[in-house]
Formats: sequence, C-alpha cells, structure tokens
Amino acid sequence: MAARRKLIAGNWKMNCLRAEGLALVGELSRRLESAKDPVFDMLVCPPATLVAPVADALKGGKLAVGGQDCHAKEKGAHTGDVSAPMLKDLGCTAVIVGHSERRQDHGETDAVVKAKATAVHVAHMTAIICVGETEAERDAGKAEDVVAGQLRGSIPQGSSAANTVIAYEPVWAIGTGRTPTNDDIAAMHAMIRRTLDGLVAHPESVRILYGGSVKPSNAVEIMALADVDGALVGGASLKADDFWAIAESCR
Ligand SMILES: O=C[C@H](O)COP(=O)(O)O
Repeated sequence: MAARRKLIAGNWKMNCLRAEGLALVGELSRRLESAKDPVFDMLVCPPATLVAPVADALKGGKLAVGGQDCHAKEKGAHTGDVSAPMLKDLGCTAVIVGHSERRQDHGETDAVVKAKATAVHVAHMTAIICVGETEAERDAGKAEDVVAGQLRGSIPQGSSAANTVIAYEPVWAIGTGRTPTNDDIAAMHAMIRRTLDGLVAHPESVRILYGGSVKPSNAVEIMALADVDGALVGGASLKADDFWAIAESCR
C-alpha cells in the first residue's frame, strides 16, 4: 500500500477576527517550524476575510492555508462569492468543498460540489471534498449508501491523490461531542476507499480524513484507525494547544 502522510486540517468556519487568527497561526507556525520531522502536514482554513493576512503571515513556511468554499465560476457577477483563482492568488493550496454546512445552509447538491471541486482543480489546488450522513440516514441503515452516492456525485473526472482529499464527516458528529464508534469510522473509511476505485486514479494514495468532534482526548485512537489519514477539525482547531495535540497524535 502506498504510504499516505497524515493531514491535519483546521476549519475555522465563521470564527476569528484578525488579531485572534494571526495569534493562532503564529503559535501553530512557531511549533511546526521547530518540530523535528513532523509526520503530518498541517493546513488552516480561515474565513474568507482572513485568508489574505493569514497567508501573508505564513508565506514561505510549512503551515499551509486553504479556503472554506469557492464559487464554481472563475469570475463574474456573483455578489459576495470568492473564486478558486482568487484563493490561489492569495496563497491557498487547498479549498474545502461540499462541507455539510454548505450543503445544508446553501442547498449545495452533489453536482454543485463537483463543479466547485473542478474549479479548485483547474486553479491547481487540492479539493477537500466533504461527505457524510445525517443521523436519520444512519439510523435508517443508509449511511454507507448515502456516502457512496455523495462520492460518485461530487468527485470530478481527473481526480487523483495529487489534487483531491476526501473528508468523511458524519453530520450528527459535527460540533456535538459525539463520534461514531472506532469500528464504524474504520468501516466507513474502508468503504470510501473501495468506492474511490474507479472514481480517482490510484485510490490507495488518496487521503481520507475523519471529521466530527475530533479533540485531543479521542485523536490518538481515531488517527490510528486503518484508512484514517488525518482529521478535518472544527472547534478544536481554534485553540493552538488542542489543534497541536491532535496533530501530535499522528504516528
Ligand atoms: O470541518 C470540520 C467539521 O465540521 C468538524 O467540526 P467539529 O470538530 O467542531 O465537530
């Protein structure tokens, strides 16, 4: 099996003013730059308002910067939106697409997510494509079918480990303090890996992140599961100590 380097990604969502965000990345960057041979890559995805100052502060360093969303079009009359080339222009290397909060709050369908992921690829960045079932879907025994359907609908042709990361985030685990059992996470990640066969080149090389109430106290066991190649962290990514502890849980 191809070695997959862990990715610890922080999704700040709609949090942080400038001073807070710059202090957070200052601390994380200081730790990352002085870490000896870290076994993980680290990425922060600030709100659109902070991408430029954060990217400027981190320029040339190891801590990468990404966007939380982008428009599918390169430019045009789309008030309030941000395009993939605009994020690239600021120094982003990745963009989260299809987060369940976008799917729920903005009605984003798999087709929309696929178009956005395509835009990210065209702009030469990595698309972090999010998938995950609701609690009702899990209770109905449909979790794997739902996630497989989202993968088939959201992953563009031409995707590979070089431009695509999958993030499995059960909707009911986001910000709730609840997580699936380790067996359930491992089973879902294995299913995702199987489903990637035929959708991406070299599926064994694609990183599959787990997201949903990851914190220092559960990170060691979750990061050790087969086919878990890192984490997409929300709340705990806003505290340098917690986010760093999650990263250090990678072996
Ligand atoms: O993108 C991150 C996820 O939605 C997880 O959020 P959370 O760690 O606050 O549960």
